[in-house]
Amino acid sequence: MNVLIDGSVLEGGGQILRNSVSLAALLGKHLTIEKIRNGRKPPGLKNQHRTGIELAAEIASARVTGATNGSCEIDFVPGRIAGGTYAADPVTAGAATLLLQISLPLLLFAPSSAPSTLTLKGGTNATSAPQIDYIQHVFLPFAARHFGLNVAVDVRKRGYFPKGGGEVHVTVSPGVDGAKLTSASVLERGAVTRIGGIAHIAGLPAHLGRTMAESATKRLAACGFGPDASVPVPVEIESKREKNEDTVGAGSGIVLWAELAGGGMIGGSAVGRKGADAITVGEEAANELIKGLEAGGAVDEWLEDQVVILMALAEGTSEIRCGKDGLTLHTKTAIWVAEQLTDAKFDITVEDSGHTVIRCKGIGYTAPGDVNK
Ligand SMILES: Nc1ncnc2c1ncn2[C@@H]1O[C@H](COP(=O)(O)OP(=O)(O)OP(=O)(O)O)[C@@H](O)[C@H]1O
Repeated sequence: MNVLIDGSVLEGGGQILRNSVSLAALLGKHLTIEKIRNGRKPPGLKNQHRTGIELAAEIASARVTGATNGSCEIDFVPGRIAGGTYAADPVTAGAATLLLQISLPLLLFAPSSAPSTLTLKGGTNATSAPQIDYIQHVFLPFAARHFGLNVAVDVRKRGYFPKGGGEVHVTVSPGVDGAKLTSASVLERGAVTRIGGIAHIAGLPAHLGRTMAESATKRLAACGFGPDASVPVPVEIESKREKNEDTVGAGSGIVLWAELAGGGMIGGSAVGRKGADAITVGEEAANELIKGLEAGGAVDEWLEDQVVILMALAEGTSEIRCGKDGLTLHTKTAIWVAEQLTDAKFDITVEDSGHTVIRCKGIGYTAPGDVNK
């Protein structure tokens, strides 16, 4: 019997699709998704979503119908997952990081002891998606530390809106002999031990990168975070201009991250665009980081939804302290999807302090036997 997912539920965006396809592929479940991206205008698949489904289908030897641009319904019948060398290209500036979001869970459990490699093209630093630097410096360090992921990312070319053309190489080492993801326990926030960052720029003058970094540093200091501020913490924001041959179009952006003594991570970012000067972009990223720190959780609002699928797959009970702003709609949606497709049990508690703790008894997913042995 197939699992039917209503893509209009809660957030009603692309994440429902990515999480359901990943879980269906891992669990070998025949999946039908209807009303895809009903919460977006226009609804249906865009390049990025279609390319992600095609990539997942290739990795999982799936039979797919309905995966065309604009389609609001797909049928996904997974076969056997195989590790290996894969590539995906949305051709547009569609986010390469969202191609990673759909394919990473599959490759983590590929039944092979050899690492898999992914070459993902498209936008590396787009809006409404994690920037690749966020994946490198926030999501992956957190996922490695708490869930045991072993993934390396190499940004070969940056791709910005509207041209795209970025290229990212990802190496995913699956757990040895069917190893499971470990459960995460991140209940204490602890002090901020360091703030790091990268201001990236391509096809534009290098001083704009330095301006973004300086403006973010100033804003953080004004809000009490810096070597001489009321919260004494090192702030190290690198400014990096890509070589002209390493980029297709022009663009810029900044990603900041705060490392927390309790093992948590808080990110804040902004993407450069017409009409926003470098000072404003730097300040926007700093403001987002400060907002995340003030919420008082061990994860920021984005990491919160991105780790839900890992909590569902991990062995044992994960518990993660989130901020005081309540769970995001993306997080509630990710939990809903995980509950539809797996037997993971979630429990959400709002503490007296106002913080929300997500607890999840994961299914302890394990890869099928190594076909190469
Ligand atoms: N600024 C950001 N920093 C880090 N992650 C982000 C940021 N903005 C969005 N994300 C992440 O990107 C994902 C976006 O999911 P969403 O459902 O909105 O998907 P989408 O494919 O962009 O679709 P749609 O076009 O339907 O919105 C979420 O996992 C969210 O956490």
